[in-house]
Amino acid sequence: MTAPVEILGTPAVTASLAGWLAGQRWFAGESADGLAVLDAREVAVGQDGPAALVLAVVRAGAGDERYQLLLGVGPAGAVPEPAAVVARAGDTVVYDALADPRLVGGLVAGVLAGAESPGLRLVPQPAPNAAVPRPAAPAAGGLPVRPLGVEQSNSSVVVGDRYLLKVFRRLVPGPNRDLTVHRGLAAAGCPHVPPLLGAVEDAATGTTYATVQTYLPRAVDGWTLALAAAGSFLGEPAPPGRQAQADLRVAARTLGRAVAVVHRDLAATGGRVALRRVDYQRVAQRLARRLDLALALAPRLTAYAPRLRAELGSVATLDGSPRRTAQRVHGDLHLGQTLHTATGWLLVDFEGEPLAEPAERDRPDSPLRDLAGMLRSFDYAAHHPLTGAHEGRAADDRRWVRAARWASLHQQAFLDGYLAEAGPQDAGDRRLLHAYLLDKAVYEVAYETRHRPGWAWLPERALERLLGGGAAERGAA
Ligand SMILES: Nc1ncnc2c1ncn2[C@@H]1O[C@H](COP(=O)(O)OP(=O)(O)O)[C@@H](O)[C@H]1O
Ligand SMILES: O=P(O)(O)O[C@H]1O[C@H](CO)[C@@H](O[C@H]2O[C@H](CO)[C@@H](O)[C@H](O)[C@H]2O)[C@H](O)[C@H]1O
Repeated sequence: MTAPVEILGTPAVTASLAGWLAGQRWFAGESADGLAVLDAREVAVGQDGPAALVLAVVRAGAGDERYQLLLGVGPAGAVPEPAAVVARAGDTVVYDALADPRLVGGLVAGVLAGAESPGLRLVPQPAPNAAVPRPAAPAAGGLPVRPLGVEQSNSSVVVGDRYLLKVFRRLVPGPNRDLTVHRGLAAAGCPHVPPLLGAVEDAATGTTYATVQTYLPRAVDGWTLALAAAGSFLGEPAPPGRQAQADLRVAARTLGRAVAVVHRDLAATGGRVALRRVDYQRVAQRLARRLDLALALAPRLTAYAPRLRAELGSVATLDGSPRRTAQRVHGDLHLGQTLHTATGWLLVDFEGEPLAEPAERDRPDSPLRDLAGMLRSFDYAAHHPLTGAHEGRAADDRRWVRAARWASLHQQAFLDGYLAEAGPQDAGDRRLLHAYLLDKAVYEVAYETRHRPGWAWLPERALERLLGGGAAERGAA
């Protein structure tokens, strides 16, 4: 039989891989035609079985974009479900390995045990970062596997309701920021991230292919909670099986405290430097560059450009103050990146903004950037129930007023919690926060225009309010 990795290089299989890739949510290109398999290796999954686990790196899309495919290669009888089939080559079938409990369980067990696999490093995390006992390695193939089932840029599967295997799809050479930041926080003993259990890395380049963490089956993400609460405040019926609690201010306050603690722990691992006058000039230049990028993606922003340039440019005139610093931050903080658990809030996904270049994502920044992300997210949750009603409604419609009220109450509670932990703000902090709010709303218009055009109205309305003065965000800030 042809070796599993060689099968991927055959033209018919490559064409099928391209067709499959183009249909995946995490594929950013228009078409995957011309896909090239750059690397493919068999991963040792600990025991013999009918199919091999193959980790392939392919190039596809307009630029030099690289994606990871995790594939099962074996006889037709090995395929766990017909929908998982990606390609056929004679009697051999290539399928999505994430649908195969034996392959996924074997990989997770290999990571937990630090198993050998040529060309790869399966690295267990030295000690879990929370008081959670290290789980026993699963019997390979013994644990059921299911996709996490949320809209994502990567692919996460839940293994036996105990482990979360997160497979990075769009590969950047070298360690992935999600892993390095999570590792730093785990080492610092941060109580506000899920316990990290290990990772799959390239032995030669250090490129991160996947992480394993403890899965928290009873956690609810902050976006789900906030949507239900805002909907209830706006008079909508509760989602099935859920009690509608409109007032989340206590939880918003504890979330603010948790973010402040994560910022403190990030500073403990990566350092913190005071911003000087010259740094503000650089910040203003960076904000202007980000505006240019967003304008190229979303021409609807053009009408706001002159006012935005003036407001963002004014950051350059801020004076240095030892209290305003730059450090490692989350970089893409919003309610969807938070998990509410019985013991408190956790933050996840430290990859940074998907639209930003990798080098840009890792640059030290003001913690106010994360605050702006979260304040914007409360505004999103508040206004989301008005989707479909945003056109042709009078600005003083009662529901719009209530949405703005829900947003500002929760933004204020979040900010109060943050400042109770991190210390109060001065006028300079508030000006910088306002610039980051504008920057985030601009990013969101670009992001939505590209991925969810039906939502672009939401950040655009916020932008109008932020530029016009009496915005909910401004009230809170
Ligand atoms: N350890 C965990 N336990 C339970 N749910 C989690 C865990 N980690 C992440 N999640 C959920 O999975 C979602 C996607 O995870 P994330 O790391 O943000 O993936 P992506 O980078 O693909 O967006 C999160 O929004 C959160 O709701
Ligand atoms: O979670 P990701 O890293 O993929 O982040 C991207 O997608 C987010 C959308 O899921 C986007 O967040 C925007 O929508 C959220 C609601 O779905 C809202 O809570 C955020 O405030 C809003 O910015 C995020 O900006 C983008 O980088």
